[in-house]
Amino acid sequence: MSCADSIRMEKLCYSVGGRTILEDFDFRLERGVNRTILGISGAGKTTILKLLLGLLKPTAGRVFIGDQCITGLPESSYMELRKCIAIVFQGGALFDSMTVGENVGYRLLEEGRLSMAEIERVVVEKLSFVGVEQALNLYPAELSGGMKKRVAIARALAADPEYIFFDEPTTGLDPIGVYNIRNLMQRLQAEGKTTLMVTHDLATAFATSDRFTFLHQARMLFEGSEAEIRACDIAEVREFLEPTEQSLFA
Ligand SMILES: Nc1ncnc2c1ncn2[C@@H]1O[C@H](COP(=O)(O)OP(=O)(O)OP(=O)(O)O)[C@@H](O)[C@H]1O
Repeated sequence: MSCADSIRMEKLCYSVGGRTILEDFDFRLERGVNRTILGISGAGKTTILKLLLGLLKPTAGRVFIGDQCITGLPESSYMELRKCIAIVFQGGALFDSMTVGENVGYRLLEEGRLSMAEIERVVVEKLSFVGVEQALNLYPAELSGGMKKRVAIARALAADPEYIFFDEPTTGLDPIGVYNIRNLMQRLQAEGKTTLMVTHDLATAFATSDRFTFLHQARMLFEGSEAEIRACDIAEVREFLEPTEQSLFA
């Protein structure tokens, strides 16, 4: 599969429940440039991931995967284009009725390209990569939160995507769990994968990202490198990075 050199939004607007979440929003994720989207709770960060994946339809504007505009395409067409992207949802979104192995192999089985033996090989390889191969025959209910997240990453990797979206991957984990996820992201990046993360965990964001986007009131308030965001003097960005008493109950 040829790989898109970028995924982007052009002049995108999105409203839901009478509220404008994004307005004239331009955003670009370039291959090889790992990015984190920051912003207060409810700002619309997860919504951006879902719009880029085509899971939500914009009110106006367009989404591109490479040169191809996916907005308005029939599902069968954009599903093919979207194969270069995988997402790890916040809670893992594993199927409770399937074993870990079945969860990881599910998409490959649906595609029908590989034999059962090949799918089993991929499943074991991906579970080993994330360090939970011992959980192959367990059900999600039998796993800790950290193991669930790692299985969700193994599932995302099964189809060999170029871009991996992470929605708050470290939320709810203990420091060792956070370290594991951070380390996994860095290993994926070393293998050439491009990551796009939404998080409130600044330490993980700074450890795994080249560029930062700060979302505020439906617009991009800041875009830049770690050095630039640390030096940024926009009040909302400063307040987010270093909350003060003034932010109490704001
Ligand atoms: N189906 C819906 N109906 C009404 N409002 C919605 C719907 N889906 C999302 N929203 C609202 O859209 C806004 C953006 O949600 P989103 O999950 O993208 O925010 P977020 O920045 O990722 O937040 P958090 O950091 O808390 O995860 C929120 O205010 C949310 O309440």
